[in-house]
Amino acid sequence: MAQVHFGPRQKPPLDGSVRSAAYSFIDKLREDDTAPGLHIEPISGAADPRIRTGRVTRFWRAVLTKFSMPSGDTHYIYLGTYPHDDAIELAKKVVVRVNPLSGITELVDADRLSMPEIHERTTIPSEKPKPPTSLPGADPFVPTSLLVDRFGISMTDLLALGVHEGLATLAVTARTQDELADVVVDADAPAWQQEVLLDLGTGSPLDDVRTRYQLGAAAGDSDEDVVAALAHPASRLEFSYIQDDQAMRAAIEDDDFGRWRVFLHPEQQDYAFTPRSGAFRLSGGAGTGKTVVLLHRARHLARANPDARIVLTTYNKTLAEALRENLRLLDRTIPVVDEPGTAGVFIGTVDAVSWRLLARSRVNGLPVDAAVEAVFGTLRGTRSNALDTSPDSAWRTALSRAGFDLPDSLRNPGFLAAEYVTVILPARITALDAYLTVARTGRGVALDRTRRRAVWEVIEAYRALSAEKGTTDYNEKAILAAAALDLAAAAGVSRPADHVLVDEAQDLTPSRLLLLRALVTPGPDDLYLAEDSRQRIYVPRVVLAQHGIAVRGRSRRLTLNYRTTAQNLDLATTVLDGSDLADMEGGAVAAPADRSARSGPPPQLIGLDSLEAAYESAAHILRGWLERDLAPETLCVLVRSGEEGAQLTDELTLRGLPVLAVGSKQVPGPGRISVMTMHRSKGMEFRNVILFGLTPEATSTQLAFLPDGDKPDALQRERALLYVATTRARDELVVMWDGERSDLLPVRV
Ligand SMILES: Nc1ncnc2c1ncn2[C@@H]1O[C@H](COP(=O)(O)OP(=O)(O)OP(=O)(O)O)[C@@H](O)[C@H]1O
Repeated sequence: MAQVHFGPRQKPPLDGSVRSAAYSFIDKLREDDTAPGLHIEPISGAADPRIRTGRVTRFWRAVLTKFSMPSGDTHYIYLGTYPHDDAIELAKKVVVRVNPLSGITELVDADRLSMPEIHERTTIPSEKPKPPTSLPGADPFVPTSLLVDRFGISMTDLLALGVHEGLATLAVTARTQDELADVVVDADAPAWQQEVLLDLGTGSPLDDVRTRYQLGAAAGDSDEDVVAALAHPASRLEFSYIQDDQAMRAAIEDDDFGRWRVFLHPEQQDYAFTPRSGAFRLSGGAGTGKTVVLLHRARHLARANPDARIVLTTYNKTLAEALRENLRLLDRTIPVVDEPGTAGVFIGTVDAVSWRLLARSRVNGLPVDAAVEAVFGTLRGTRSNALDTSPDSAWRTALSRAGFDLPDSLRNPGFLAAEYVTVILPARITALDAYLTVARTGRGVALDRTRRRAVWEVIEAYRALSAEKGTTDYNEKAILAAAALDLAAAAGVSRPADHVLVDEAQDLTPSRLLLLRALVTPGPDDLYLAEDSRQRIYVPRVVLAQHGIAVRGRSRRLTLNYRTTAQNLDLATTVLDGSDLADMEGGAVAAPADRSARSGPPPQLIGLDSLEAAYESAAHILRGWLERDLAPETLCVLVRSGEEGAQLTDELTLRGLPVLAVGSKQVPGPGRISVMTMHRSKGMEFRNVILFGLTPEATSTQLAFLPDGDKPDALQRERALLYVATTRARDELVVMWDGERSDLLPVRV
């Protein structure tokens, strides 16, 4: 039986019918590579003596390289399926080799290899880039090289890393990150070289890059050496060993959207597979593959121990459903279970976890009555597990009964709910005395004793109201479940999970974080949190250590953006300029040095005179995209509020467009353009996106009723929301407003 690896993706991708033929060819190759029907043949005059072609159909040929191992095993690298003549032409000129300087397997064009490698060369090319010719009459302009002049990285350094001479020569002429991105995106170079250059271009020191990509001299170039080097983390950016049928099908059939299933960046591999000694925080900007890492890690842990009880969770149902769907796509053999505490992967929102634990408290041995006492200080009547949920209006009702001494600005359900969720519940405060002295870390509005007394009256009214009705809100459920788990653990009952993996952790309230902490005994691979503090749009700032989650020394950051083009990423990061950003450890979020490996058109910013004109313009743009044969479900329009979304859906429908209003119960669907709020779009992605209605009022109405002290954080969350929205587009982004444009939009674009 032959072992088949997959090489760099073929361009353009194969059509559907040829894909099935290619799939069955590879299947047969794996079974028996000597089968005569496969016609595995060398090509005379080929640059690489290992090259072979094989017969896929009468018209199509596969291009492969063959390696014979001393053990007698045979390995092939599949390089794609092409029409007969193209296959022969390609087979003659490509070479698969281990780069002698980096130790990474790469596919290269033999013509480009004709240049000598650095260790063979006697002269080193010029250190300085050639200045571009200046236009007559232009300002005298001294060009600088981003890599050489700004970061002190010379051509010699690049060559010593193993970067090909042609690419290195162009790279040192780039003066800005954009120019470098263009050079890299246009270059037909091995992926590891492109990513190393992008990394250097954002200021990563040479040594860091060498370590990150594990660059080092190759052992040799024998068959065995090349096959061994395929396992190098950076080779796995483009080469993949196909272990099972499903992965093989994915490698052949998926378009770019599916690459994450097979090809992980070396850093992603590290974060997905390396064991961790305790709670771990993976941060990274939008589109850097945090969810992808989480899915691979869930699969890895489930495969490593089929008895492991794994919880894969996030904050809303739409995202939890996407996790479920994507884990199924990644590996349908992973058992997905209905209850946390069962061997396999439980996928659901954090609220679903607390609800299920409380609903099955007897079976799970959870002392809910004792937990109720610990959290509320008193038993809450007969329905102490309180599965029914308090209505959203409960704060308003509580305010109608108490807190009359509070100033109007604080007689505000939003302010009181935030005080309850961020201060009172996590500290398990049950009486006024404790509330009068508690540290209200991170709260924007200061409260003296008189005001605290008045706030406490409202809290008591809120609690009395829900005790009357036998209800709890979801933060209460989370803290009750956490308290019950802690009490049970103290009595010797084991906690219900072995590994907890969390996506979008920046949007979880303290009660929910405390529940996650309580699900699993502290220890190796216990909690794994993926988060991006720049995308915190729901909750006030939270510091993990304050809730028992110690990640010090176990935090890492992803910086390569796979989703957003460099042009759109530039707009998105500019939206956050000047923000006061803190991460979940309480430190400043590292300056956004994210880079994108993709390039596209600049975002369009369109101001219209009236709302009517804006509807017309949005309809016109969408029609244009449909005429270019873009599938409706890959397009999306984002708005700030649900009402705007409903109105826009009607207006676009009237104009004959197939739109779908996406909400909590409606997911995006085939054949329809999604219209949804920016909040709902979190974690999703589309090919092209319109941001509609970016006016100053879109922000100011959200802040109008907040107390002054809470406004800065709320404004920060508005910026974060815009960052989320601008990073949903893979290719094209249009930003529209009618009348005045939002002052959150950068002046310079
Ligand atoms: N190694 C990879 N190869 C190819 N595509 C990748 C890779 N990693 C991630 N992607 C793609 O990048 C996009 C973003 O990935 P993902 O959703 O995991 O990012 P994220 O960091 O969770 O983003 P967000 O914070 O916006 O939710 C997806 O389309 C995913 O398929």
